[in-house]
Amino acid sequence: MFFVSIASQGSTKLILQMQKMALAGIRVLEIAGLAPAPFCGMILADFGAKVVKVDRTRTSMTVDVQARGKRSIALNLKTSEGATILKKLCSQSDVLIEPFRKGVMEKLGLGPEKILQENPKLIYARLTGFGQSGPYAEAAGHDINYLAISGLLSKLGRQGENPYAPANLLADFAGGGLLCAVGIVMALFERSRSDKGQVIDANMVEGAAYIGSFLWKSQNLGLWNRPRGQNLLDSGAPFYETYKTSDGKFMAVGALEPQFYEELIKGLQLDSLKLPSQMSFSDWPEMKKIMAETFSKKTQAEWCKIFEGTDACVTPVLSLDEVSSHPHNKERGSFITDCQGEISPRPAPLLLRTPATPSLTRDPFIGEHTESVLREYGFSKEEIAKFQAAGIIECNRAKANL
Ligand SMILES: C[C@H](CCC[C@@H](C)[C@H]1CC[C@H]2[C@@H]3[C@H](O)C[C@@H]4C[C@H](O)CC[C@]4(C)[C@H]3C[C@H](O)[C@]12C)C(=O)SCCNC(=O)CCNC(=O)[C@H](O)C(C)(C)COP(=O)(O)OP(=O)(O)OC[C@H]1O[C@@H](n2cnc3c(N)ncnc32)[C@H](O)[C@@H]1OP(=O)(O)O
Repeated sequence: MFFVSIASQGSTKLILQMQKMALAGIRVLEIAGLAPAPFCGMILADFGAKVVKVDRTRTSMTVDVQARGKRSIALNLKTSEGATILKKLCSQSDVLIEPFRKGVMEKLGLGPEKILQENPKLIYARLTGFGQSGPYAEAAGHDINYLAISGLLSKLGRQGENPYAPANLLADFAGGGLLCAVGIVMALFERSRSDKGQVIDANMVEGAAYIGSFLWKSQNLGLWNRPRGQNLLDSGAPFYETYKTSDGKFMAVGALEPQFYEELIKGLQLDSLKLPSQMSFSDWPEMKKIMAETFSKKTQAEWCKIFEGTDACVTPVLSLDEVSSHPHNKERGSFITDCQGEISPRPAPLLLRTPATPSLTRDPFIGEHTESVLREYGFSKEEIAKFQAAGIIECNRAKANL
């Protein structure tokens, strides 16, 4: 983001000042992976880091939808020259993110011992499912498996139904990509004192479990001691639920505290004297029926009008198409539109003095920046031509010009 400031000291001077984002100047290498590592890299890029994605060669189509603000190089790491190129990139970078299961980087000769020897200041972030040790370390897996081993999955789902994974949000993105980014930022902060890098063993089992700390820590409060789907916050309580409206949409109700619950009952025009007390567990199923019946009688818009300006903790369940035009989100600019008209969430949190300024241009093609990145890291034109001829790298300039 550029600011123009005008200083008058006899004559008017125009000073173009580049605003520094939080991670400006940090150089990140992200080896292309499935979902969590790309998210981690995107967070760093959104907040100003220069992120280079290391893609495979001979891959024309990318399924990476989280390449915002990154550059892409296509490099065959299975050749010794390719591995040497990566080592040289690492020697001039601050962070490496690798998304493979245990042992893959070592097989390529790119394990942390070797890489950190050459650049002891590097933050070497390993983002796996099961971590770098333990019987599952080398096993394949996906979000649902990590969530299962973390213990969280056993708690998720409605009464009488099988455990249910909420898309791949919890392990892949919250426990994986996001916590890996937090680890990287903490390691960078620590490096500013010690002048030393370190290895990060970020993994989705422990990450998801950590995200769920509240579940463990709140067990003594009696919040989770009933079977799945019958507790206060897991769809057991009638006042913490979603309800269908007459137009097939939904309202979300989160009226936990008694004073907010009272407002909910008022808005629903129910007679509190004829209802059981809020915390009568045995009456919850019946209360749910009453509330479901009541919500089904009006449209979502009608309920929004009724609850607007109240503390009943009742909100519409918005679709992805609706969120950016909702008055609250609209006023705050919570969603951004890129140059291709695609809407996505604005990076969070909002750092008020140095906010993230996400790229609004299209994502890179695979290998679009191979040449420019390698030049930037000190490779000569001749070396690049040689690597290209040998199939060690790919420079996809033609596509870049489309
Ligand atoms: C639930 C989510 C996953 C959501 C992702 C989905 C969106 C996509 C998953 C499958 C996709 C579909 C599929 O690909 C088929 C179609 C393809 C088409 O092009 C598009 C449509 C598709 C239908 C496509 C659509 C979608 O994209 C999908 C449905 C998750 O949970 S993600 C989290 C996964 N877990 C982790 O990330 C934890 C750590 N990683 C791992 O455990 C493993 O990486 C993993 C994920 C189990 C994959 O195992 P895999 O054996 O494939 O890989 P690795 O063991 O890690 O080894 C990688 C090998 O590749 C070599 N290599 C890597 N880079 C290079 C390079 N630049 N040059 C040369 N070689 C390279 C590396 O050396 C390894 O080689 P070896 O095997 O010989 O050691």
